Amino acid sequence: MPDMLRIAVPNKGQLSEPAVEMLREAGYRQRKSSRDLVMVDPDNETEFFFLRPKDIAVYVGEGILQAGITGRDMLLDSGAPVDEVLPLGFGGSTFRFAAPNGANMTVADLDGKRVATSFDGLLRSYLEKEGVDARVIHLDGAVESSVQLGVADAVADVVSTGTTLRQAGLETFGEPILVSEAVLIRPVDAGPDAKFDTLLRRLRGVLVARDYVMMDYDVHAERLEAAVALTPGMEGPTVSPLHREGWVAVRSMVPRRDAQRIMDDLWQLGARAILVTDIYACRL
Ligand SMILES: Nc1ncnc2c1ncn2[C@@H]1O[C@H](COP(=O)(O)OP(=O)(O)OP(=O)(O)O)[C@@H](O)[C@H]1O
Ligand SMILES: O=P(O)(O)OC[C@H]1O[C@H](OP(=O)(O)OP(=O)(O)O)[C@H](O)[C@@H]1O
Ligand SMILES: [Mg+2]
Repeated sequence: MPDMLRIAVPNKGQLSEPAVEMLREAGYRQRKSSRDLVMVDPDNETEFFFLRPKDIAVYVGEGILQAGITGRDMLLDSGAPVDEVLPLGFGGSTFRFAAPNGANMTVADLDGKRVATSFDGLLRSYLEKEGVDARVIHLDGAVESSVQLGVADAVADVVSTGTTLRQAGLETFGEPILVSEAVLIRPVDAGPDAKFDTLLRRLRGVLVARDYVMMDYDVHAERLEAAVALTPGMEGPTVSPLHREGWVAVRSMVPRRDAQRIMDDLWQLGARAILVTDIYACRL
């Protein structure tokens, strides 16, 4: 068996499904059951290990596994010697302080108070940086309940929609401690690794295929410069002759979220036969 690339993937929680879906889109074989702990993909010379998201940076930091997908918050909390190589665009959250509604707390007010969290490392280093001497109460989850139950005066927790905080009668205060999302990581001292580079190129390709669409249109050559300014593409658009005097065909990648506006603007400019298609996969 050749040397395998060993990748850590969250086995459950908020990041698990989107991580597995992204790897599937990147052409890797995926596990059959959510109980599988290991999966071998011989075609890609890759082995997947399904681990608790909080443990992933630890395995990768020890150099046992060559790559992993975890949250930026978890990776910084662990203090493990890993590099964030690529943000993956899912699992977005902020890590914030919260206290009872109307308490109007500030970070400085936390001095001498109890703050509950599952992310002790992140919280301690922030408190230290701010010069605040608070007592950190470690809880594994459902941290929002700790204030009501009298275990803490405030929390530092993951906020996504804010629903959980609201339901617990809490409001955020202070600046976000961290803005997080899922990230691809590798050990800090990792040397050259062709299989890792392939994984990275594939994941970048998935991100581009998600965020961009292919736009085709016909335009009179006199308007070409103005049209190209609207659709500059990645490395300049492809311009081909049309079997129609004075007209050209243009093909360019554009951000998906801007596609409708760009189509309107191109139409105003006199472009016609404006088509948008999904990008199935790409390498840039
Ligand atoms: N509601 C959410 N929406 C988006 N991302 C989230 C949400 N909650 C947590 N995350 C992110 O998902 C990652 C993992 O959190 P998750 O809650 O899945 O793990 P966990 O708390 O260790 O597991 P469990 O909840 O099973 O105990 C973190 O990086 C976190 O920022
Ligand atoms: O802002 P919201 O959209 O409400 O999401 C944030 C909540 O989601 C996560 O909890 P999870 O479901 O992972 O439970 P846990 O606290 O047990 O980890 C996180 O820890 C927050 O509690
Ligand atoms: Mg959780």
